[in-house]
Amino acid sequence: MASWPLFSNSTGARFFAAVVPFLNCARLLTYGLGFYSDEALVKSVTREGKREELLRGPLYYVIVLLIIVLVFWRDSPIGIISLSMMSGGDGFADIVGRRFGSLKLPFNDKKSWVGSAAMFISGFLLSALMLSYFSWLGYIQVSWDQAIGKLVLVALAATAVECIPVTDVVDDNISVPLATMLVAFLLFGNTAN
Ligand SMILES: C/C(=C\COP(=O)(O)O)CCC[C@H](C)CCC[C@H](C)CCCC(C)C
Ligand SMILES: Nc1ccn([C@@H]2O[C@H](COP(=O)(O)OP(=O)(O)O)[C@@H](O)[C@H]2O)c(=O)n1
Repeated sequence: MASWPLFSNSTGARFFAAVVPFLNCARLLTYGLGFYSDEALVKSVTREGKREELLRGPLYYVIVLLIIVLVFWRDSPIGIISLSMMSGGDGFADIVGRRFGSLKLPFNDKKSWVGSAAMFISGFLLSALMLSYFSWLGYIQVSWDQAIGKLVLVALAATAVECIPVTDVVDDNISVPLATMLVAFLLFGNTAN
């Protein structure tokens, strides 16, 4: 996301930026379906070392990234916030929760209070940072007197979705960005005011 300003202002720039996520989709499908093998890839992005895992979390992650680049790109807060919540929020929830998450949530013994707090704080901070970044470069306009409160609500919604026990039904690499897109659209529309 931070590299998006490096692309030109042409209408096709987003498609050029989508090349890397697209190629990674193809890579994950190729190796996940077993057409070829890449033990290093499997070891680096899976938990149990099974190639089939490539077709779940990692593939959903890269598909969501591809969609965000193509649909929202750098001139909409919705994609910026959604990607921040998925990469920063959900990512830190995992890292912090695994290490410090001894006190589990009463309704989901696979998630913890600390992990959810990490999700909220890191998702909010990264979203604010990236909105500042793209605002500073002139891609979006942000009215911070309203945006902060809206970002708190978006982060709360993303955190709530991440901690509910639906991972067995829908991966949080899908549910978190989708929920974020909906709430960010309702609160920000396609501008960041
Ligand atoms: C490990 C990943 C997701 C797992 O999520 P979860 O199940 O733990 O919630 C991410 C998989 C990443 C993928 C293999 C490679 C993605 C590369 C990306 C499209 C572009 C990276 C550009 C680079 C930083 C220059
Ligand atoms: N809200 C959260 C999220 C994750 N975690 C911890 O992080 C681990 C991975 O969480 P996850 O299954 O949501 O992982 P991702 O697929 O989101 O990366 C969980 O098994 C918990 O140990 C947590 O404690 N609290």
